[in-house]
Amino acid sequence: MNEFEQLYQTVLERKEHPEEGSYTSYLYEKGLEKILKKVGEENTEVIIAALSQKNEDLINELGDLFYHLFVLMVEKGVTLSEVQEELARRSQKKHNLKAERKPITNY
Ligand SMILES: N=c1c2ncn([C@@H]3O[C@H](COP(=O)(O)OP(=O)(O)OP(=O)(O)O)[C@@H](O)[C@H]3O)c2ncn1[C@@H]1O[C@H](COP(=O)(O)O)[C@@H](O)[C@H]1O
Repeated sequence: MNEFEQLYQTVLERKEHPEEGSYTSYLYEKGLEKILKKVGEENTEVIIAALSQKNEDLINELGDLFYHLFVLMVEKGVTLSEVQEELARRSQKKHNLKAERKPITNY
């Protein structure tokens, strides 16, 4: 099991078995809106870190974002395998850049 799978598993276990003092359990208890708020915040922090800080800070913020995304996935009943399958499906297709659109001449 790699670190991503391990983290997803931990976050899933917190959903099935809430624990005292667990931040993950606290997020589930607060509900979807709180989780979405955290995803939004962490997303913004990733952007700020990418623009203005060292890669060390960016890596730290990416860790926070992945964690909160996994909490969101568990809350919504989305598995890591489902996302992996979607990525595998996409990887079958290469050269995804859309050809330049024709200019609209007929208004
Ligand atoms: N990866 C993380 C992780 N990343 C960030 N955080 C927590 O996310 C919180 C975000 O901090 P903020 O300052 O943004 O938020 P806050 O002010 O503490 O609280 P709120 O704004 O959310 O109310 C901090 O308390 C961090 O500790 C995490 N908490 C848990 N994990 C993983 O989840 C596992 C289980 O943790 P528990 O559920 O706490 O046992 C851990 O072993 C880790 O692997």
